[in-house]
Amino acid sequence: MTAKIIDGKAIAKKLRAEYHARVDVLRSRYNVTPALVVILVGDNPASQSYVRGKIAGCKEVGIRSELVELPASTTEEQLLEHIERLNNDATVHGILVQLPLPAHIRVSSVLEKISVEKDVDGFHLYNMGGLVTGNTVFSPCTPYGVQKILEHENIRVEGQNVVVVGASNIVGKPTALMLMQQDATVVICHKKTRDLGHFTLLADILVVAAGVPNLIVPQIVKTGAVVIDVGFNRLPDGRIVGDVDFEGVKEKASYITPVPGGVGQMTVTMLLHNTILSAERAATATTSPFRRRA
Ligand SMILES: Nc1nc2c(c(=O)[nH]1)N[C@@H](CN(C=O)c1ccc(C(=O)N[C@@H](CCC(=O)O)C(=O)O)cc1)CN2
Repeated sequence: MTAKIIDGKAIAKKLRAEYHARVDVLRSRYNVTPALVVILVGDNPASQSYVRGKIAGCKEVGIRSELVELPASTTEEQLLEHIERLNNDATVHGILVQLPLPAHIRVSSVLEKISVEKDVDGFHLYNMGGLVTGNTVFSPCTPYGVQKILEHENIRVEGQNVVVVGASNIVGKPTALMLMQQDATVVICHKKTRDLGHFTLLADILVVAAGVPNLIVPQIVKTGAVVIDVGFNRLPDGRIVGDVDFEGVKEKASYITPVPGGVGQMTVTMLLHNTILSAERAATATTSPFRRRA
């Protein structure tokens, strides 16, 4: 069996065209232009590159974007003041603080400061908690991208055995909860899991977000499984690879996502989606989605 290679770039392109049309409607019907502010603290080259991708994505679909670049010496208090200002700015629909942050800044206090209605990354505790009950204001972008890929390929989730390898707060745990909401039977494996293959061989859908190149080899993949590689590793020679032995596993899986060109393309696309959704809510709602749900 040779897997169908899922083209994340093509799915992202199709979705972005749909999002552009939604931006046009917002502008013509409500005179509203969705706006995203991205805050980058420090000069991590990978973060700079991701932020550039986000700003370019905004431009592509007609979202107004602003980049706030702060030095690595910025204090937590100063960063919280920036967020407070943006929370109170009605022309801003989405606020994103690029991670990781310098070690002297507490990530949790920063993420909790962002207004839930503008938390387009979906990382606020309220949104994280909402994953358990199935009523988030915004879904986190990478897990949402995984869901969209499965939906686009008409891959059934309900009743399927899903194994998620990796238990991070921004990918593994939310992906598991979101697929559980779709009635999958979900197992989460992590770095302390003994005999990984025992679990992965059960997976109809295998989602891997561990940050370990070549962790998933064909011997531990069920024939015909759908393999979604969320891993993103930069090798010493500069190459980018996922967590899956792509060449080996593609001969055993029914579907597989490449790295790059798979899920990574969807992360920014879902951010664009969430920003537009936030602007649509602001333009049409009389009460905030947060208050309505609380
Ligand atoms: N505030 C946030 N910080 C971080 C997030 C996040 O979702 N919100 N996620 C990661 C990094 N990230 C976005 O910020 C990200 C990673 C990878 C890609 C991507 O498009 N990958 C491409 C390849 C890009 C390349 O060649 O360099 C792909 O896989 O095709 C987008 C976004 C940590 N921080």
